[in-house]
Amino acid sequence: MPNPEDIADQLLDHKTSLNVDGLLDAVIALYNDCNIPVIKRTQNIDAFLQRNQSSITHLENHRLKCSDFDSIKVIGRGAFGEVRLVRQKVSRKVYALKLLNKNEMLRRADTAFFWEERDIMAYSESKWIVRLHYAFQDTTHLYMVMEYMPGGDVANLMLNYEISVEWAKFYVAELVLALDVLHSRGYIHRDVKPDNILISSTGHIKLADFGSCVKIGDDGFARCSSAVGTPDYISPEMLEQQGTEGIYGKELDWWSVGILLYELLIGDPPFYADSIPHTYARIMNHSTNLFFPEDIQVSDAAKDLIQRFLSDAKVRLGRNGIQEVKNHRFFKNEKWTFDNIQHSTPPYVPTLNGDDDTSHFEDFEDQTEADIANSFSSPKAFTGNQLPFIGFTYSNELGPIAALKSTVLT
Ligand SMILES: CN(C)[C@H]1CCc2nc(NC(=O)c3cccc([C@H]4CCCN4C(=O)Nc4cccc(C#N)c4)c3)sc2C1
Repeated sequence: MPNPEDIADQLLDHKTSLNVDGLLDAVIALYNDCNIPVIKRTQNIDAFLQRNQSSITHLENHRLKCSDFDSIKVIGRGAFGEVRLVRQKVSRKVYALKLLNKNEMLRRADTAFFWEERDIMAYSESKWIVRLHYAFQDTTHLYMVMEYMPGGDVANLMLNYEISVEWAKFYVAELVLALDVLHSRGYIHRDVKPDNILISSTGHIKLADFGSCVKIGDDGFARCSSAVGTPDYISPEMLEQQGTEGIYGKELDWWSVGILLYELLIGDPPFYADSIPHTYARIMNHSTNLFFPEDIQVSDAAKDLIQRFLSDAKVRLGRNGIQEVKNHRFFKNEKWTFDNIQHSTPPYVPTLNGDDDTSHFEDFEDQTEADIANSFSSPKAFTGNQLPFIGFTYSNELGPIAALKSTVLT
């Protein structure tokens, strides 16, 4: 007879697929995948729907849902969805709510990339990584309720401010520490760029947007054939291994740090070109394509660090661990060290008027309900469209079940 506590622990442990949220996802997914006119004609299915309708409706009304939040403003947009600043009606707290459109993901058969993002933000417990408070879903979207970063992203900062060497030094140093945490959790980011570095209300940064992350194997390598990332920031080894069974290490992210440092100091990424294939050609020939403009003053230390990041993976700085990066003379300064930078005063602290100030984000027009427009007409058979998303729901608060456990087991 299994120890009752083991089962109760599993039901409550949001790291197992057996937990309560995962089981409720499964029941609701089955119900919604059966709830289409064509297959209701099957007696067993219609009876199943009739018998469970009220409890499913009750569940959907009592689990976290979109209408629990007031939408304030769209603050970001990505390939499969957008991010909105929202306020939770009951708690009055503001969050960044990321929506991913299930129909888009199903249409492109791209229904697995969000697991790393969910797990990294839910379990990293690091001040360098944007935190996930809840994840929930309905028949059309996945939702991630994340901490709001009112300072906006570094891309927006670069648009509005001339970045000094001191600022660049500070942001790159914090980025180095953030990547070290992500790497030590066993992930490669693969899409490090200014848009994915967010600024908190105190001016410190956090990493965001982990959709392109990949797990590092025990041998220290990640295997993934699809080249992901943003053209200007893609590393040469990612381009070389395009389409093959790519093998990369953590040094892939250090390349992007070199690109970022160059762009912060110079204003444009080093291998920018008028077309993507031309940019890729310049990246592939980086050793003869890296130039520093004559008219922009860049210290020798900065040039040296950039060159050490923008080199072949085999000799790239950071390949032998983070210490060789921290020791580089570019980071020498009087204000902070890598050990105390999180407690130092950042060079730029955003001015904010209220907890819902979105002035540090650019404006996005409200997407017409195009989502509904491209939603599928109801399928002609059981398609299992909800199955890929079972187990996504997450909440780190001790839900009602945990309360039950504490009474039952005390
Ligand atoms: C090809 N396959 C394999 C996959 C490769 C990885 C991947 N990532 C996707 N990602 C998206 O579709 C998506 C949706 C909304 C926002 C964002 C980001 C990009 C713009 C801002 N953003 C974001 O996450 N912002 C964010 C995050 C956390 C806190 C705050 C705040 N405040 C803001 C991305 S779709 C997709 C396909």
